[in-house]
Amino acid sequence: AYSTFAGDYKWKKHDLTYRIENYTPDMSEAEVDDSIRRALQLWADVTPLRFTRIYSGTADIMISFVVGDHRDGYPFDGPNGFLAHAFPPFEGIGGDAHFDDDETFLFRSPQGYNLFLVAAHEFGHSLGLEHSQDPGALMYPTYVFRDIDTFSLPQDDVNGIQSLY
Ligand SMILES: CNC(=O)[C@@H](NC(=O)[C@H](CC(C)C)CN(O)C=O)C(C)(C)C
Ligand SMILES: [Zn+2]
Ligand SMILES: [Zn+2]
Repeated sequence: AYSTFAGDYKWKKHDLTYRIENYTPDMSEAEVDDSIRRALQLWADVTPLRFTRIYSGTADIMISFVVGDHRDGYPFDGPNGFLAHAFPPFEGIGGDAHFDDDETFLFRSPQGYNLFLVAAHEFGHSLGLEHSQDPGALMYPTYVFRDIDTFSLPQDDVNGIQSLY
């Protein structure tokens, strides 16, 4: 039930870079770093894709926490509502993921929104996946809290990403 972006957006290389441009005050920097790393690793585990973190310059996947209108045509909406968004693989802003910092992102608590789960969904978009109709899929359009200790990439998402890479 997965779907990919029309025009089959996908990265033409398997070694991708990412950069965490800023942090949310909700969590420690180490918890943000770990959440992002594990969210990317979910996808790397089932594809030939590899992710390398860089600390300056322009990465394929630029990650930032922003609020309201942040000048990309897709302003955020305050607490709740849209939690984040990401652009499919194309030059420039393609691949980039923006997190709405009017949300409370947390590391492990079922309160707030789990950054690892939100980021894993966003990176699906960054790699070329659109939304899935499968309610159990990570790429389902609505946030669902799942036990992150037992969470593994749902089969629909594996099928989707492996249809691209
Ligand atoms: C709690 N709020 C929601 O569930 C909202 N959904 C989201 O914020 C999506 C991200 C989640 C799935 C991490 C937006 N998206 O698709 C980004 O790529 C609404 C369903 C309210 C739009
Ligand atoms: Zn944005
Ligand atoms: Zn989405």
